Amino acid sequence: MNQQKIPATVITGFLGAGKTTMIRNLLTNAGGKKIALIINEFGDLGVDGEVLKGCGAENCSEDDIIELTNGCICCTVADDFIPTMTKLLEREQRPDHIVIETSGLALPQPLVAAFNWPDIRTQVTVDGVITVVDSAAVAAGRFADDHDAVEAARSEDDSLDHESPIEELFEDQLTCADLIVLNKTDLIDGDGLGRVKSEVASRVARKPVMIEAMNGEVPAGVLLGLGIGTEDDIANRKSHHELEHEEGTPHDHDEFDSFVVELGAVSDPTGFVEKLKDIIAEHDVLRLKGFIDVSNKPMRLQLQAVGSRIDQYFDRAWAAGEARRTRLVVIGLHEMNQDAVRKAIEALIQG
Ligand SMILES: Nc1nc2c(ncn2[C@@H]2O[C@H](COP(=O)(O)OP(=O)(O)OP(=O)(O)O)[C@@H](O)[C@H]2O)c(=O)[nH]1
Repeated sequence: MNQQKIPATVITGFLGAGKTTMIRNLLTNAGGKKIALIINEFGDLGVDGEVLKGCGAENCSEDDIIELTNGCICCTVADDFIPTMTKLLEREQRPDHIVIETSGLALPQPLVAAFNWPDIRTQVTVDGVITVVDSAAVAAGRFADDHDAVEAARSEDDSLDHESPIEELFEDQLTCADLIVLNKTDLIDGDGLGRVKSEVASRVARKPVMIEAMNGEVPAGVLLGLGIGTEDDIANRKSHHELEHEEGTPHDHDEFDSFVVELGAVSDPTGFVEKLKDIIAEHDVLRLKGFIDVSNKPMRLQLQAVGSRIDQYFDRAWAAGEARRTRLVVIGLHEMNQDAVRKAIEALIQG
């Protein structure tokens, strides 16, 4: 094949770090590059796809946005990701660049490794892995469990699970990075940023470049064109799981669950959101996102919660003939009581 390999940028980062926001920004300042976007969502409500399709960037039409919603990319590489890539590469008009947004709960390593598949390797190369970090969450200590305390507790109680899947996932995503974007710096001060930098640096043995950002505003020239060829270096970026199970035992995805709640119209969105905060806190919901049908409003309200922080804005008018409804995807640890969360949310619009 004498065509040049198409560069593919993998964008990873924990739930709600700001990946979609950064990509939306990228699409609007990519300077005429034709970009194809592959989005791997956790849960079956294509919120990120909807948000990105709504941005109307000329260099990335709706056809160029492909959603993989069949679960974790690392388990569906062969059935889902590879055929999707193959189809994309067979298109008459091939993209100049491919951007892949991984689910906030995915390990990037198996995805990068998939670029070594024979048919893919000859046509595409990983330009770089970009890991987006929620600096505010890290500054608040959400990924900074006290190892000594955990170890002490563990030595006293053999039944205690010492592994924190969230913390490991965070480290695995950092370990794979060529570039780390410390996002949401508007929410922390200089001291906080200093702590975040040392916290992140302490969790990755390699020394990827770190940059700071607000609202994912990073010039396209910084994000695209790293030219790393990360697939050739994947052996140096093993995840915790790969290190523990060099034989490649499939890992357990039961650690996280997601489900969708569908509701009718909401008449008091402010009150609804306030009460949602309580539900999120009470049930340790990690991420909640979706759209709300607000009674008597022509616009659709987009809702984004990361921990207890909730953002909301009217993103577009409901289309003619579109069924108006409230749909929310809820993501939490497997232990989360789905039934209770569902009932509590449903109760918000009854009575
Ligand atoms: N204050 C602040 N909020 C931000 C920033 N970047 C993103 N957000 C908000 O954080 C929320 C989550 O952002 P997303 O871009 O959806 O995050 P994501 O990483 O794509 O989330 P998942 O797809 O669930 O993993 C949204 O409400 C964003 O508006 C930032 O720099 N500062």
